[in-house]
Amino acid sequence: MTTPPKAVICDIEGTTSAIAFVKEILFPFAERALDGFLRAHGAEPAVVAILDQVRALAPGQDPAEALRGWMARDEKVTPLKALQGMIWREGFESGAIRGHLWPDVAPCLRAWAGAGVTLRIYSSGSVEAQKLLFGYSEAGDLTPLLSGFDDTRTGPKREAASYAAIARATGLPPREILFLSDVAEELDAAGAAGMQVCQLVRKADGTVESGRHPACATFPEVAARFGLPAPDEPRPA
Ligand SMILES: CSCCC(=O)C(=O)COP(=O)(O)O
Ligand SMILES: [Mg+2]
Repeated sequence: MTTPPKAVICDIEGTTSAIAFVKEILFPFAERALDGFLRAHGAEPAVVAILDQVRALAPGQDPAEALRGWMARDEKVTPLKALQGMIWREGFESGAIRGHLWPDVAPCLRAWAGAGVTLRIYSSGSVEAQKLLFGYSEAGDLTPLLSGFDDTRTGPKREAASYAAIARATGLPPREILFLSDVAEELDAAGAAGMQVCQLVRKADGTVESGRHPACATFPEVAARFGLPAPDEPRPA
């Protein structure tokens, strides 16, 4: 018999947020702004360090071309993700982009955090980008609800060791942590580390249910299935 989780770790793309938002808004924004960003900021130490990482991973290639290739193939390469986060900052801070969240997400995050459940994010998007998405989300600034953020610098999302590291950071045994993702291989890895897992199968994203894990279509379904608090019902006027 499993106990209700004391912590919930959320993936972003396909779980809290639409795949179309990432692919049709965020990625094209970064691609359009890449050359201008490198011209304006290419000599800054943080950007120089990222470009050095790009050169190390794509020796002999022009770094901008390597970045474009990774973007085109949606490769979750750490220096690309770090640079995208820096580029998106301007879009979020200017109001050109707002972080998409499925409407069922924010009410549950509020209810869970309000009941003392620890909430964290684990995404291939950089920690900087995660904070922007939740800080400038369609549901307002949700960062005060979140206790921690992890990206591929913690480790690859399909390796159990990454989830073991996140459990250590959370200070809870893995069995008291629930990981939510749309990607079955990520859930396999979290399950191998001892976490409870649930696949988000969002119809609008076209996610295919793996059959290997419990599956839910929305966060309130997750709450009902795993014994987490349900969001407040809207009060009649
Ligand atoms: C603001 S997070 C941007 C999303 C992103 O870049 C990405 O690669 C999403 O991957 P996920 O691990 O959340 O599925
Ligand atoms: Mg995902």
